[in-house]
Amino acid sequence: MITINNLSHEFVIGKKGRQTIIPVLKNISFKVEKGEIMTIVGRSGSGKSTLLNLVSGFIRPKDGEIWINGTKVSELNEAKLADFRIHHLGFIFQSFQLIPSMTAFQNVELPLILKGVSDRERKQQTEEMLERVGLLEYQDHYPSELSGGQQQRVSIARALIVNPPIILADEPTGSLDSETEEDLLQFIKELNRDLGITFLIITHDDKVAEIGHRTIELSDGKIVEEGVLV
Ligand SMILES: Nc1ncnc2c1ncn2[C@@H]1O[C@H](COP(=O)(O)OP(=O)(O)OP(=O)(O)O)[C@@H](O)[C@H]1O
Repeated sequence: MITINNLSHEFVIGKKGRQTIIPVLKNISFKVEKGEIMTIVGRSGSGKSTLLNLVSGFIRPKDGEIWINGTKVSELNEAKLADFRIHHLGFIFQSFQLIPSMTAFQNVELPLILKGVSDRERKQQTEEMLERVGLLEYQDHYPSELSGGQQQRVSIARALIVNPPIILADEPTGSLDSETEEDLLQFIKELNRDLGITFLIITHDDKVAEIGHRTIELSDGKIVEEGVLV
């Protein structure tokens, strides 16, 4: 479902003539199978976020290939990437990334507007999704009127609304207390089991890493360990 071949990336910082090259990912290859939860761990600065940004297409790799569902995303132009994301990928971020001036309903509905879904269909699908994440009665609340766990559920509902086969998550429980974290991890497992959604999750939290069917450890931009956890 996701295939990474010989992926390398570096950042160039500083002004012309005094540039420094920072190699961040060094010849990484791995696969994520359909229906799998893959977790990627590693210390701060090991390249986890860079890897997720590359898979998302937010940045382009210096070298190597990224294939998702048979499409070579590392070669798509911006317009095709945007279209690809809306049909194939859902995103969950540590900081939720909800739009503060929109209600829970409007935040979840937004991807359907981008997809061109009709008014009536949008209302029905958005309500169904809010129900699924247990937040229908909070649909008119703004993000600031919701707890951290509820905000993360809104962001998951927004990710799920377009039925993505894959969800990419960046420290999904990083802003949650341990009880809420446990609830969210159970919910991710349910989504994986019941809907077959494939997850690629980066984290430095062992509890999150443990929900992975497999886990990869990055160190200094390289894979140092790849193992089956469950
Ligand atoms: N836009 C950028 N420009 C220059 N250097 C960058 C950029 N983004 C990341 N880096 C560098 O790349 C390295 C890897 O960063 P990355 O954010 O991928 O690590 P990480 O494992 O996700 O860390 P954390 O767990 O702290 O988020 C770091 O040395 C960082 O300073």
